[in-house]
Amino acid sequence: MDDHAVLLEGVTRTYGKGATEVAALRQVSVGFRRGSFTAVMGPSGSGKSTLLQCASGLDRPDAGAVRVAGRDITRFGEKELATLRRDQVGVIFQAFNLVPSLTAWQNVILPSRLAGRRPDPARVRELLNRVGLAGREGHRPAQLSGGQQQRVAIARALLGRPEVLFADEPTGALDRGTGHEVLALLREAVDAFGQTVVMVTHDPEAAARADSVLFLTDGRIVDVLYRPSAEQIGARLGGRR
Ligand SMILES: Nc1ncnc2c1ncn2[C@@H]1O[C@H](COP(=O)(O)OP(=O)(O)OP(=O)(O)O)[C@@H](O)[C@H]1O
Repeated sequence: MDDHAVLLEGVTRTYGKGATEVAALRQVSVGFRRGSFTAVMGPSGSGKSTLLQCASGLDRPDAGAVRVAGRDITRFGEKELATLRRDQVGVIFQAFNLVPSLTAWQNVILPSRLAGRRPDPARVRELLNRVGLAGREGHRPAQLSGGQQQRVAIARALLGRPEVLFADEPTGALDRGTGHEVLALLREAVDAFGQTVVMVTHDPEAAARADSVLFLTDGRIVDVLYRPSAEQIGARLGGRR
C-alpha cells in the first residue's frame, strides 16, 4: 500500500499557548496518491495553509507523521529538509521568495542550477510564455506586479518537475486567462508527468479541475468529493459551513 506520494497520519498543529491557543490541524490523516490532483477547500482559518505547510516540510506538526515517499519528514533535520525541497517537493506559496537581484528567467532556473542541473532553455521559455510572462524574462521582481511575481514562482516550481507540488491559491492573484493556463499546467504535471499536486483554492471552478476535493473545517477534514463539478463544489460550500 505505498502508492501514496504523501501520507499524513494523525497530524496535529497548534499555534500559541493558553488563552490564545489555536488548533490549526486536529489529528488529520489523509493520503495523496501518486499522480493525483487534490484540491483543498474550506472557510478562512480552517487550516488549509497549515496543512500544506506541514505536508511540505515548511512547518513541523506537534504530533503525527508526514511521510513523503514513505519517509517521515517530521524527523528530518534542516539539511534533509533542504534536500527534500530541492529534489522532491515543489511549493507555490504566496510568499514568493524570489531573489530581488535576479531577473524572472534567472529566478526560474535558480533552483535547478543549485541542484546541479542545466535547465533546457526551450522549456524555460515555454513555461514563461504559458504563465504569461513573455517579454518580461529580463525584469526583476520589483519591476513586476504581485501576480506576475507569483507566475515567476509558478514557472520556477514547475521547471524542476518535482514528484509532489504544493500550491496555495496559485490562481488567486491571476486574471482568468492566466488562471486557466496555470490550472492546465498543473493538470499536465499530473496527467503527462505523473506528478502529485495538492492545491488550496477558494475557487470552485479551479477545484473542479482536480480529481478530488477535500473540505476542511476547524482543523479537520469533514468531507471529500471525487471528480465533482464546480456546481457540486459550490453547493457543498454554500451548504453545511
Ligand atoms: N503562525 C501562526 N501563529 C498563530 N496562529 C496561526 C499561525 N498560522 C495560522 N494560525 C492560525 O491557525 C488557523 C489556521 O490557519 P490557516 O492559515 O491554516 O487557515 P486557512 O484555512 O489557510 O485560512 P485562509 O483561507 O484565510 O488562508 C487560523 O485560526 C490561524 O489564525
